[in-house]
Amino acid sequence: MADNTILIKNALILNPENNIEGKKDLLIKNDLIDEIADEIPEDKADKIIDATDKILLPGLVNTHTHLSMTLFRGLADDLALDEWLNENIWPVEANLNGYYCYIGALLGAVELIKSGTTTFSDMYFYMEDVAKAVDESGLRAVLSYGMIDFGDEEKRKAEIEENMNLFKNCNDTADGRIKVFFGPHSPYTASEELLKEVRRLADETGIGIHIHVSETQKEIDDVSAEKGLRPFEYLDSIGLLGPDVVCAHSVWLSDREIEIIKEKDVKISHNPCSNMKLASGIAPVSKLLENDICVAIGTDGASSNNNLDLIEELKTASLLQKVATLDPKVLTSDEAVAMGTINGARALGLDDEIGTVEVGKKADLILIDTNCANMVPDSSNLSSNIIYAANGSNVDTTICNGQILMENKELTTLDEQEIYQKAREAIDQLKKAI
Ligand SMILES: C[C@H]1O[C@@H](n2cnc3c(N)ncnc32)[C@H](O)[C@@H]1O
Ligand SMILES: [Zn+2]
Repeated sequence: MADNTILIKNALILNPENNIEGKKDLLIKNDLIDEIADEIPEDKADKIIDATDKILLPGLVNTHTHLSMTLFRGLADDLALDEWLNENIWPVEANLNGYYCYIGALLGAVELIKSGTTTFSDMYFYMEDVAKAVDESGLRAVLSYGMIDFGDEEKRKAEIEENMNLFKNCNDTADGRIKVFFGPHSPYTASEELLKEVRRLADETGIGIHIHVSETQKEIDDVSAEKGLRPFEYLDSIGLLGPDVVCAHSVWLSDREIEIIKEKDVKISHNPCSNMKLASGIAPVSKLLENDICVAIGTDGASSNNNLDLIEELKTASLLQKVATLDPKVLTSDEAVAMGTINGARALGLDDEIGTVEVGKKADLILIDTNCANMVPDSSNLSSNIIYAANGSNVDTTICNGQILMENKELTTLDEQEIYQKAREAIDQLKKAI
């Protein structure tokens, strides 16, 4: 097969680590970044992208999504988690099928590509249908099946089997862009037996674990009443925690729990918009960062956010920490860029492959247009312009695994109008079924 070669000319590079000063040319060969230099001859590539007036950065990494829930955008607003989930979301989810999850995932994929995310970590249902959407979109993903047993032994076996089948059928598919994790939903929906079995299987297979932990005060109260321990203490006591565990939310943490997270090198996926919208609380992110804990970013589903714009999420994360601590120096724009890129890659165990602009890494790259009203004048501090001034609509070009998924704001792999139409039809049908 002939090489796929793309040359990006004149790009200002924003890297979370090892910053590269000045305008550079970058050559992509097949799925990898092959060369970064002051000038690379045009005859080295089949395709040239002029990045004048554009900032190049690693594709963003969204570490906590429920992509198919993009169908439920605006379905149940202004509620706390308990009422939102029990009385609104779970009844609708009872009517889902593989097709709805596929269309919802495609709709989410359009939004991710358009706003600069190239990798996402998803926990949901009908995940083989989500994998199909990932394959077609060209995105990179970590997929987990949301296991819920509520202590029922039959259900537990079926849930574990479902996640194992996802692993067997989808891990390392889509040219290696899909990895599979275990997705025990939370300590209040997954039994101790299920969590212990997940730990055993994770050790056996080497795959990671994606779970919601310590999202609301109610969860702390319920878990404490049942187990006599706070959620992270409980999960530690049953041996679940380790460097391969990504915990979404992690809002309500005692000092002891922060110590446990640090000792066990657990990764945190911070979801500020969802936490604000459901009035769950404010995660102590600046304290976690002070403790050198790996904090990545996630949007949660579009039904509790209500969009998948990771640049907006990073700005929210930064501003929320400043106002929560009354210290404007916490969660700087540089730290936010790291949260959205390399920390996400580390959380998912993909930091050898993605998360920075570096020769030898996968060509997962985005270009952000600075020639627009909210980006002029160009700040001498690129991260400030990206985090505080930009939003997802400033993303001009998205490349994943060396494949262009969007160029000059035009999608190449997905037909967005057709997807919007099918998504509208799907949610209309679903609402009738409720
Ligand atoms: C995988 C399961 O997780 C649910 N889900 C979606 N968002 C949240 C959240 N913020 N907290 C807990 N569960 C959530 C989905 O609705 C699905 O039932
Ligand atoms: Zn969630």
